Amino acid sequence: MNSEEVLEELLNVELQINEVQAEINVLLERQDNLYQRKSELQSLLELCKETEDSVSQGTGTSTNSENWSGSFKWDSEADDIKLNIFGISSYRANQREIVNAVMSGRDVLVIMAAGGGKSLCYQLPALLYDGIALVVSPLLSLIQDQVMGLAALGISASMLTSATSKEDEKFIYKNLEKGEGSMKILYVTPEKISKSKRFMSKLEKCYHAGRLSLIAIDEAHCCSQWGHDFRPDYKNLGILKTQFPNAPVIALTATATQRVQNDLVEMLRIPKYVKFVSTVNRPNLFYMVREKSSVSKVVIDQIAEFIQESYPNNESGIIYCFSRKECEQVAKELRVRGISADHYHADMDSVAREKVHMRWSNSRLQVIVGTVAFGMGINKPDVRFVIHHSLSKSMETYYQESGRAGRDGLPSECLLYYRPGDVPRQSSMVFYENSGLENLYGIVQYCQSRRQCRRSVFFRHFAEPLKDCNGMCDLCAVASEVKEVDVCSHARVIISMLQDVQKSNQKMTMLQLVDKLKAKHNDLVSDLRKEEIEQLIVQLLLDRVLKEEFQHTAYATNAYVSIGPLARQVLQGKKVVKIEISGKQKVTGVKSTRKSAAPSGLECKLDKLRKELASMDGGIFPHSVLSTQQISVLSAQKPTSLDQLETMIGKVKAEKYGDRILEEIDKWSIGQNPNASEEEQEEDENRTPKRPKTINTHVVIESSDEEA
Ligand SMILES: Nc1ncnc2c1ncn2[C@@H]1O[C@H](COP(=O)(O)OP(=O)(O)OP(=O)(O)O)[C@@H](O)[C@H]1O
Ligand SMILES: [Mg+2]
Repeated sequence: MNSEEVLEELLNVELQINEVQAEINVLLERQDNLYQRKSELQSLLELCKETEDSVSQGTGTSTNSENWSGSFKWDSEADDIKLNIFGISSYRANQREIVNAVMSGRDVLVIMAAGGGKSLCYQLPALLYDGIALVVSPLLSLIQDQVMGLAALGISASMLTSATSKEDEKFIYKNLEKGEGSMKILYVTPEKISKSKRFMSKLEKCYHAGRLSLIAIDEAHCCSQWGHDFRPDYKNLGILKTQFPNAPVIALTATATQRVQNDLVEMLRIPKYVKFVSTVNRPNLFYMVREKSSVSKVVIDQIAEFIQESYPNNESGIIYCFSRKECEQVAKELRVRGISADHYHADMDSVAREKVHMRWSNSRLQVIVGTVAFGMGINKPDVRFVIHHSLSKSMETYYQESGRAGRDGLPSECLLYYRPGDVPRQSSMVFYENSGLENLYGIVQYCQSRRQCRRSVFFRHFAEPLKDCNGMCDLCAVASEVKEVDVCSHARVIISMLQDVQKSNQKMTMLQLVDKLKAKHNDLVSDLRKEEIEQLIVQLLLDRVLKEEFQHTAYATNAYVSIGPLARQVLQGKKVVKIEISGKQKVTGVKSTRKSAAPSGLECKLDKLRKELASMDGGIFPHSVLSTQQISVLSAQKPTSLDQLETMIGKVKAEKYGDRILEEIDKWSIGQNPNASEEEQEEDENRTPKRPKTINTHVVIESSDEEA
């Protein structure tokens, strides 16, 4: 061998070592994820055993043997506050048990889906206890919404943030230090705890005087860097338990992975916590994935048609887009099509952003078109649809984002537009994140699936026993012919093409690969549409037969497709690759019309009235006056006296708005039947059927997890 040959072989060996190292890295990452999954499955197994042993409570589970559903001495006072102050007639799953655990002085971890009603779990004990409850919440906008909502209920709540005036600060400090004033709940950002010594010293005085009733940490997943919204200042909140050991801590989050839970109880220093886990299931949400056209105008036309057909009464919605530019374009195109829409992203100044958010929160703007920047601060309960114009970056993010629909428990829809061609766009953004690609491929698998119930993917992801979907996803509601196509021969051709490319030191993007396949092997792929070839390549990525590689240019990061760790197995015939292709759709058992149940005349009137009352009441949110659910109840039951009204919306609201509400109902009833005598009207009312809740094509079982 001459030196040139040796050098060539040396380079070749080095190349192979690098390849092996890359495969080892992939395998190590996979092993890490499998260990993680193993621990989740072990917890799941225990949970399943508990459920089988019938120790579960409603749809949620408390991982402790104490009976939190029994009777407690504060029961009747709690019931009174719940109805007459909060206007809530019955507890949702786990709420009562959590209140009881907090009232018993225990540290509590609450994992409850978005919109599940976590706020009540600390606000109710805050009113039951003497003294002041401290609530840590990550965002100013969330805090402002909460304080405003509480003020509308006549509850004295304050906030201490960077935006608090000197005068308000003085009032708050007086309350803390001297117990002067009526403040019951104090909201702060985590920065106050970690950065303001003055605040901490006042809080210590409050605690030592026995006036710090409880500490609530809302959005507690922000403590963990494995969570999707890690906030460094949340890491310092452990100081609260150290300084105030006797004040019960209640940590609340909608995110349920085991890793995040472990992290946050450690950081908050609450080892003896009682855990309440409610299901991640959102039975009122209908999940669907639609094929996304490569022509952007077609996608916008479809979205506009969906909104106009299904939500003609200006019902609120969110559209998530990939980029800021896309947000602006989509919002503009929707406006051209007559839909009231505006964009929201991080490039806008905060005043403009807040303005859009407020118009939407007050239901003066129907659709907000946002990037992920439109996130945690969304408190609007009556969002009827969340559309993803592009993929989310993980199942978890998708769960969070789509979960902003239907927080009031009423039927709502989550629609995702998927096209395999969007995968490289998203992967080039996330590949450098911890498990970024792994997470992305999770949601891609959700989209590529043509058989598996969409809901079951969520259950699996959050390590929860499967539950019935009740036909509330596209794959369960509509049976379509799904063909499973063996694509091993396609895979072998693709691998050999990529081997050639690699030999000549070239790289190939997914789109280039599709074009080349069509040009050189049309006989092989002639039975597949372009989108299906893309789907095939993405499936090979998911199956690790191929892998993505990334390279930076001056302007962007490009994603290329190359040979993955399991390619050899396909070449050797040891691994079979299949894709699922949809045939014709058959509608089964559900109506094929896509019309939402129009609100009744009285519901429209009450909706208008709540907006009017809200603006008269210092510009609070209309849903703080009456929730959509309360409007449904009122128009079904049509109360005729303040006493009746009180049983439906509670004393505080009845006293504040009762006369106007009754007047409106009365006016409407007379308008409906002007000639009827009072008795006849009464009879008629008794006959009025409750409007069934329908969601476009399906009848929905309302709030199956409500306690009686
Ligand atoms: N028992 C109940 N009955 C009826 N409505 C309720 C009940 N509990 C809470 N709600 C309502 O449900 C909506 C969502 O409640 P809340 O804001 O507490 O949700 P959350 O669990 O904190 O959700 P997120 O994770 O999105 O912050 C609110 O409008 C609230 O008034
Ligand atoms: Mg909340």
